Amino acid sequence: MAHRDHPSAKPAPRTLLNLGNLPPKRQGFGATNNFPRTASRVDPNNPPWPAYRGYHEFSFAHETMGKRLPTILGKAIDDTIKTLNEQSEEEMMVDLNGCIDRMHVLMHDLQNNAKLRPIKDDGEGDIPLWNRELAKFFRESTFLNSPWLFAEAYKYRRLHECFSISKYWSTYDVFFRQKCDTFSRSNTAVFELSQRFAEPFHYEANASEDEKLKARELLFHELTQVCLWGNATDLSLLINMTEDDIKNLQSTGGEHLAATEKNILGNHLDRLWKLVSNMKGGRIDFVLDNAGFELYCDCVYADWLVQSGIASEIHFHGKRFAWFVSDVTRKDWNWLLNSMVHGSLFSGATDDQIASLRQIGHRWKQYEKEGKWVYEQHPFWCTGYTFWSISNEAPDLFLHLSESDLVIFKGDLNHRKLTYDCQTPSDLPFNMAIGPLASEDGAPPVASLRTIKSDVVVGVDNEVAERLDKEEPGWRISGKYAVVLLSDGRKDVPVKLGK
Ligand SMILES: O=P(O)(O)OC[C@H]1O[C@](O)(CO)[C@@H](O)[C@@H]1O
Repeated sequence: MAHRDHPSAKPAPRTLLNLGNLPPKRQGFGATNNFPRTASRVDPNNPPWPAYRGYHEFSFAHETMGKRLPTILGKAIDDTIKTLNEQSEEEMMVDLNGCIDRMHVLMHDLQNNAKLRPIKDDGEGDIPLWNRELAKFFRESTFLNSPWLFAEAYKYRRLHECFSISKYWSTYDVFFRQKCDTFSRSNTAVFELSQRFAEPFHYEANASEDEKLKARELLFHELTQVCLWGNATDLSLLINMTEDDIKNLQSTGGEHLAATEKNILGNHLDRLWKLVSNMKGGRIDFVLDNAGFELYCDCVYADWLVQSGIASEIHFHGKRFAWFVSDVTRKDWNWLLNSMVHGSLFSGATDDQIASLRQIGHRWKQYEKEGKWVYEQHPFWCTGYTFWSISNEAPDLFLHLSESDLVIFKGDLNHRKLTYDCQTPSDLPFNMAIGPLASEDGAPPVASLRTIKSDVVVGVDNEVAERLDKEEPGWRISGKYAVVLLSDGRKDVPVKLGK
């Protein structure tokens, strides 16, 4: 038995050890060195690297949560009031006023940094995904202290709830007017493309096989860029832009494209071509970003991929409801194709321009009828989960994507979701940044076409990022720079779910 009073129980006098062969003492075991977190410690509130959160004044998260989101919500209220003033039926007006009241409550919660409450059951398929995530990871969290990506997505889901629990207005889209307007104001770029691509694609007469291959490669490079820079027009960022600013962003001329290739800071275009040029009648998926002009550019690109024989099936993935202002919904998809064929959007256009738009629109509608183009809207795309969680939270979607030969993710928000939107080193290789979507058995090849509009940057040399941080402090949000990044995936290994 131990005797605490016995002299031998007294602490020993200090013993000095003379140890010359131990490894040197190191520093940096504090919080900042806990990253990247090991996979088992990653969850939506604890990304692999430190998250951007709304209270981080140094980040775009702060500006967005504090200023941009309230402005966007204010405009959504104005839009709804405009609709209210166009109504005549009492029941519908009372019902719409209920939606407006709920938007005011949301504005109050946003501006007072309220806790994130569960989403009300409105019968949508995503409710269990949202409320399970909120309960598991965000029980005491607020708009400002949860990771920016989650808080921002939550705000758009709450906005949807303002309408989805109403009787008459459950599918109302507060951003629809804006989305239509920007496309109608994009006439120059719209016709530039329709007049070039309305006629089916063909090679120069007498071209040799080598010349045909070269022509295809060059066209692929330019059209990939058209598709990439089509993303530069994002309505949520255009609050203060003039029409000329918009036209500059949308310029699709060859010279402009050559100059802008310099601005692709992480550039896997050659690798992408290598993958695509080996496809014959393959399947390509687009995880869409913005409606209107960007969607139109995506379709021009997809049209060529079909005509060139590279793909025989294209799947377009959109959102089930209004999302991050300008994201594509089924209504936006139908609106674009039908307005091109039957609409009268461009009053000053020549007959020739209108005819070119109709011709190209007819072809796209025909692709849809024949099942060459398929529009889809899985509920997972409108959750707060990042794409690291697809195989766990939406195994059906992962399985579906794993059958694709290439999944192209468009835009900034998809890039944030691919990379977990955290403070990664800028030279982190893309396939490491996207985690399971690159490393899981059966993962498809994944490309990100993104103009850089928020803080997270991967796949870019550290020296480049450091120089820009010094010389152009706004480079991470300006949309002037871009990345085209590819992960090869593991399609050769069969998918294993439910491990
Ligand atoms: O339309 P994109 O390219 O996804 O960009 C959306 C913008 O809005 C954000 O979600 C910020 O609110 C960022 O991802 C980006 O700045």
